[in-house]
Order: sequence, then C-alpha cells, then structure tokens
Amino acid sequence: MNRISETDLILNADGSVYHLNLLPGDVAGTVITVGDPDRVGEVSKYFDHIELKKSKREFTTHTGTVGGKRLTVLSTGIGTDNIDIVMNELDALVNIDLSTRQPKKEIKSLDIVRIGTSGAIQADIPVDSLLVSEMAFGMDTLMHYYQQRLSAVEQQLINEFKAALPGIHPFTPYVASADRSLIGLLAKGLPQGITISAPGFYAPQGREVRAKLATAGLMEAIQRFSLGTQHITNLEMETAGIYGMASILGHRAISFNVILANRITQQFSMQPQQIIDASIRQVLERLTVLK
Ligand SMILES: O=P(O)(O)O[C@H]1O[C@H](CO)[C@@H](O)[C@H]1O
Ligand SMILES: O=c1cc[nH]c(=O)[nH]1
Repeated sequence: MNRISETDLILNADGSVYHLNLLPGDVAGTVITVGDPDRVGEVSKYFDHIELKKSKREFTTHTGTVGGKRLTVLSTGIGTDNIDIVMNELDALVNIDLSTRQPKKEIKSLDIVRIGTSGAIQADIPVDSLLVSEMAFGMDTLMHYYQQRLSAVEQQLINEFKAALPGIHPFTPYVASADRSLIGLLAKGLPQGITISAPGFYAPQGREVRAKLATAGLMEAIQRFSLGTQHITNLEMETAGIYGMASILGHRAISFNVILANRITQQFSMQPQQIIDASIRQVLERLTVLK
C-alpha cells in the first residue's frame, strides 16, 4: 500500500489531524455529531466524566463517559462540505497509522450518531417530535466525487426521483442509507423517513425571503414524491453526507432529527432549546444499548 502523502492527509505539528485538531486516542468508538458547536456542551453536560475538550474552527470535541461507556461528541458546523472533512479525519484517526502514514491492517468501524435539527415537509409530522432518517437524498454534490456502491433500493429511489421530477429538480441527487443494525438497536418506536440534505437553508429548502426561487413548485413536487408508501419527510443539511461517507468507509451511522419547523403548517417550535435538550437525553438513553 502506498504511503499517504503529507498533502493528502495533513497533520498539525503535534501530530493531530488538520481540521479536527484531534489525536488518535481522543476519539471514542461512538461519536455523536451535532451541527452547532454550542450543542457539544449541551450533550457532554450529561457525561459522568469529561476527559477531553478540544476546539478548532467550527469543530468542537468533548470526549468522556456516560454510565461507563466512552463517548465523543463533535460539532460539524453546517453543511456536507464540513461532513467531508469530519468523516475523512475521524476515519484517519482510527484507521490510518499516522506515524507510518499507512492504513492499518485491521479497519475499525465507528458508530456515528447525529443529533440535528430539521424542518418537516409533511403536515402530519409534529413540531417538537423526533424522527430517524432511514435514507437520505443529498442535494449537494459530495458523494459524486467518491466511488459509491448503491443498494438496489437506493438506485430505485434515485430513478424514481428523476422520473417524478423531470425538469423540476436541476440535477440528480445522490442517496445513502442509515446503518440497518443501528436502526434496529436505536430507533425502536420512533417514526422513520426519507430526509433531504439540502446545500443551503433558504432557496435549497424552498425559503423565499427577498431572493426569488429559480424553480416554482420544487418543494411541492418533493413533498408529493413517494416510493411505495414512503415519503420525503424532512429537510436538513448533513445526513446524506454522513450516511454516504460512513457507508464507503465502513462505519455505522444513524441520524436523529429534532423537528423544529413544519414547513407545511408553517409552525416553528415555541421552545426549541427544551426540545433539543429532551431529544439529547432520549438519544443518550438509547445509546446505552451499544457495547
Ligand atoms: O441543528 P444542526 O445539527 O446544525 O442541523 C440543522 O440546522 C442547521 C441549519 O439551521 C443545519 O446544520 C441543519 O442540518
Ligand atoms: O427548516 C429547517 C430547520 C432546521 N434545519 C434545517 O436545515 N431546516
């Protein structure tokens, strides 16, 4: 195997990975990702013990333990361009020998659990509820730059999307899925859906403030889209990238969406911080089943 060069994988002077600023021992086998750096402390305040706090740019990391289980919570910032960095650098921390710059013989699989906020696009999904992304459409371009092997269902989803929105959506999205075993372990009793990870918060999620939307009817067409009985349930900005990168690198990923807005009923949560806090507690409780 070729040595990975100094410009393909950049390390800081202390040997830490370039953006996350972390060393291999800093990361637990289960990593909770959140978008907002301020949410990292909102998760780690429930840790019994915090062993590490590091920060660089939008990437804040706390590692500690809850009930004897070691956990890392890490902020990704907004968008899948950051997810490209987070997933590659997390993977390098566990699967590349940073001194020899060679991939390790035994490849390790991380459990990556996103706790993010999201807007629902079906009227019957209540504001303040928690929803798990079973699959996700990436409306950005990240996974088009990687070799991605699609399952039959993922390919069908792309085909159906192209057929249902001809000339309405400007390009073909990519699709990626949650890890089935994590869905089985962590999602019991929660609604599941198909998430759209959008490359922006405003027009890419159908919001018109002053700048005009290029395509009338795009959000309505997305809302109507179905694969059998499944619909697109919600919009956010990272899940498809996390699922796509986890799948090609051999990690398990699952994304929990705290529904703060319903775009159809035009409601926004009256108590977002309390709802996010309750969701964090619920997800931490669910994580106790992981080894
Ligand atoms: O609450 P987080 O995790 O940041 O997630 C959602 O909120 C941000 C937009 O406000 C985007 O990152 C979107 O995915
Ligand atoms: O509507 C929403 C709410 C949270 N995050 C998003 O990306 N969209």
